[in-house]
Amino acid sequence: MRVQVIDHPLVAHKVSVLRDKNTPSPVFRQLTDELVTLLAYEATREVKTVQVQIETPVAVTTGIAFAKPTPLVVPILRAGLGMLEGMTRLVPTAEVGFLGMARNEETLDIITYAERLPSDLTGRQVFVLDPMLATGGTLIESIKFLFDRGAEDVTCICLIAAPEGLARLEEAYGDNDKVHLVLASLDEKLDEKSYIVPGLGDAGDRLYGVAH
Ligand SMILES: O=P(O)(O)OC[C@H]1O[C@H](OP(=O)(O)OP(=O)(O)O)[C@H](O)[C@@H]1O
Ligand SMILES: O=c1cc[nH]c(=O)[nH]1
Ligand SMILES: [Mg+2]
Repeated sequence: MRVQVIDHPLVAHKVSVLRDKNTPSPVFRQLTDELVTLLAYEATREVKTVQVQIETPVAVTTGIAFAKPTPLVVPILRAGLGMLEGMTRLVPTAEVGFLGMARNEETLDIITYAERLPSDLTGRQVFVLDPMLATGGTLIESIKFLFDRGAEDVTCICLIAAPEGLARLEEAYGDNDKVHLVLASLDEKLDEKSYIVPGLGDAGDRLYGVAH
């Protein structure tokens, strides 16, 4: 597994504003969208392409197009939805599949309450979007789901991760070079409720309002 923490002042600045508890939902949504576009720049570096011939007003030259089958983008509902538009803006030919997962805040078990994905992902490059990697339970479950369907490789774009979750992911996929993780920040730790410290609170609630 490859892990990249994007060290860039534009990323760090946007994450700082996201963390601020006084940042209202509309600004939080806008920053989430902008951050995805910055992280996607690295996350898509190995997206498969083919050469195509194009004609400029001056000459014939060679360009590239995304290869087929097209990449699949999978936002993990709810919070991952806030990252979807930023990603599809950059990869407009991508298809989108949905996984709805929620962490039971008492037991930390993962409940999969929605799934709308192609049944066969053979040969597909998949980009998973979820702002938070806390205990790692959600991401491990999602990656397993996608490989079980035949995905060729899985790149996860997360905004903030905890070292505990990253360690669990390493345990599960450490020697799998088909898993790639791109982060804006690797934080200090989890608190007693398994929230990321300093983190930004509940990403889904901050994007869309308190669920319960
Ligand atoms: O690494 P984990 O410990 O599994 O936690 C991370 C998950 O928690 C959040 O979702 P949540 O369950 O709050 O659902 P929501 O997006 O609907 O708020 C977050 O968006 C991740 O999916
Ligand atoms: O800090 C956390 C942990 C899990 N889910 C979130 O949204 N935030
Ligand atoms: Mg939540």
